[in-house]
Amino acid sequence: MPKAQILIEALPWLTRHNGKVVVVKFGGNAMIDEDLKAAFAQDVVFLRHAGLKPVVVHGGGPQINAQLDKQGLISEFKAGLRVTTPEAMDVVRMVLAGQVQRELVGLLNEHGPLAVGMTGEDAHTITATKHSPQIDGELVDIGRVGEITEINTGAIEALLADGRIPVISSIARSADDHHVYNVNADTAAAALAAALGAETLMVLTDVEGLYADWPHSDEVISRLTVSELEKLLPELSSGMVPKMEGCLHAVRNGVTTARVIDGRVQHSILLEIFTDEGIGTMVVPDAPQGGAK
Ligand SMILES: Nc1ncnc2c1ncn2[C@@H]1O[C@H](COP(=O)(O)OP(=O)(O)O)[C@@H](O)[C@H]1O
Ligand SMILES: CC(=O)N[C@@H](CCC(=O)OP(=O)(O)O)C(=O)O
Repeated sequence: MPKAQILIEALPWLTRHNGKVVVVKFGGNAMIDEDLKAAFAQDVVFLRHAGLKPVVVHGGGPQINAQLDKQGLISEFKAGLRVTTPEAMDVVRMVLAGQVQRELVGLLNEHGPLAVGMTGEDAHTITATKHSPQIDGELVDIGRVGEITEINTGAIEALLADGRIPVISSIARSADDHHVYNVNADTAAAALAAALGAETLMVLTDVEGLYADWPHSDEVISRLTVSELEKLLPELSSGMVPKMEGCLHAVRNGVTTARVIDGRVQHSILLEIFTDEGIGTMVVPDAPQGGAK
């Protein structure tokens, strides 16, 4: 009976999410443990077989750092973004598209012919121009870091229609020259979720969710509206900035809920989608939308 109860608890969520696009961002920090990676692949395949349309967008910050170190190149972040020289861009592209994405595709495809890897360069999926962030009021040159100007969802939609699971690396084609741009993976996932009209954006990371008073307390904010989030944004730091900006962008542009969840908890995706006990932080639109979990 307990097993049947667990299955039946999922029924309303199965009904609600049937046929919906879910963009799952898998962060480099949650990707270090082999068991977690395998559980992540199981969850995504489970979503697919349960009638959802998962799209995976992956990061790989720690993996890029390791490769830059090996090649004796310096890793530096400004405004939360990697300063990307042309040499570093080659490494970013090689690690994301050639290593991390291949590994995820391999893990997913242990369950069947499902995953297809691509980068934002493919079929003009993500187009960007040079991004120069403002630091202390000054525009700063951080090299080949892109600001997304256009998303073309055609290739992803074709894969979804064919029953596949797209696995996308956060690299963009350039709108203004013949090179490519490095895009933060949270930002890319949010932009794709909005453009795809996804129901859910789920950002897996290495903390329980958004802490109300980080680093002083580990109290997690479980639910907040876009207006509440907007007020909070200037107080946020480091890795949480692109994540929460991404959640804001996604929900402002039609995604029903954006969630930041703990990628260190095995099967956190399933718990979040199919059980009554949502975990982590959920961002919802201002006007209550009946039924968002
Ligand atoms: N308010 C906050 N709540 C939670 N984490 C925060 C907060 N502010 C900053 N952080 C930091 O953000 C990190 C997550 O971002 P990041 O390291 O970029 O992860 P990922 O590799 O998953 O993208 C956390 O490990 C934590 O150190
Ligand atoms: C511009 C920029 O900073 N790009 C990121 C892309 C990878 C990423 O975002 O990885 P995580 O999700 O693991 O942090 C980088 O070079 O590290």
